[in-house]
Amino acid sequence: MDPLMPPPPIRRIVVDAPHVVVPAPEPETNGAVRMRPRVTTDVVERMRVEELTITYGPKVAVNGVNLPVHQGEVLALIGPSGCGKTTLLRSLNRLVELTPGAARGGKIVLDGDDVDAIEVTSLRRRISMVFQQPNPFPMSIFDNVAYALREQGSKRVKRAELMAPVRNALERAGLWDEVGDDLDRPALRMSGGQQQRLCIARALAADPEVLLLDEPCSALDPRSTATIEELILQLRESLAVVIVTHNLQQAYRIADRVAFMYLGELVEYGLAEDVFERPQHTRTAEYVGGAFG
Ligand SMILES: Nc1ncnc2c1ncn2[C@@H]1O[C@H](COP(=O)(O)OP(=O)(O)OP(=O)(O)O)[C@@H](O)[C@H]1O
Repeated sequence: MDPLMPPPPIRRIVVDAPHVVVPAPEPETNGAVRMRPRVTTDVVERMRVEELTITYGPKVAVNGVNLPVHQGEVLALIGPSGCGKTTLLRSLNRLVELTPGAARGGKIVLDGDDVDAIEVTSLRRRISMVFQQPNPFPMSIFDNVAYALREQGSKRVKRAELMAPVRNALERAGLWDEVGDDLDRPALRMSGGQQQRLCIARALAADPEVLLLDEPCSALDPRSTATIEELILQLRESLAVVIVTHNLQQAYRIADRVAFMYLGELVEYGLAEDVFERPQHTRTAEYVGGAFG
């Protein structure tokens, strides 16, 4: 049996009105096992969005969202297609501004500072992003990771001097043991899972405070997905991680907190166990129960 997908237990869930107990729809998530549940005691807020609204012309993609992002935790943004997850994620490091017609209202705060007051290149170093499709540069493994360091002002630095930080990033991404003796190999010759971990290493080379992951496993096989999920859990110790995922089992396995969005609005936010097992809103219960996708 696939250890990632044991059969779902039978359960019942309670929705909005406490006296109403409805049978759960076929659960999407209950088969998954929480990989490393965390009991969060001291919470340090790394980021916060306040009354965040993002529009594309007349289209309101994100509508008045308030949400904290905590250090040392994985926050999963979940919700049906088109509910605004990616838009919200891309707003955190101001990438969304690159989309023609996009406009933002509300405030985004990183370590107490309004992100609008932070120089954008430096902001994107502090808040790195990894995308759905692995997108290594067509250069060697070494140069992919060194790229971020060279961009940071080490352009003329010799390879030997970059070796330590490159190695550190590859180790943090769980790749060093696999590629450490072959750093000149073209990155595009790596497997898909390795390429995605290389992209994570590249993101980590800039030593970010927040790591944004937009469906990072959707192009990967189950084994590579499991490797990256374990990696995310290790990384959260030193970072804040925000992940967009369609895969509810994945969110259940790795998220500390979950934000469920629907039609641009934040419907429910809380500890992953609560959102999945004791949702407060009918819409959340339906979604995590697999009634719609
Ligand atoms: N560049 C754009 N121009 C116009 N509308 C857009 C643009 N990008 C996204 N949208 C719209 O904004 C809304 C939110 O999109 P977004 O991609 O953030 O949702 P999502 O929840 O990430 O969806 P998915 O899970 O399918 O990736 C959708 O209605 C989408 O069609």
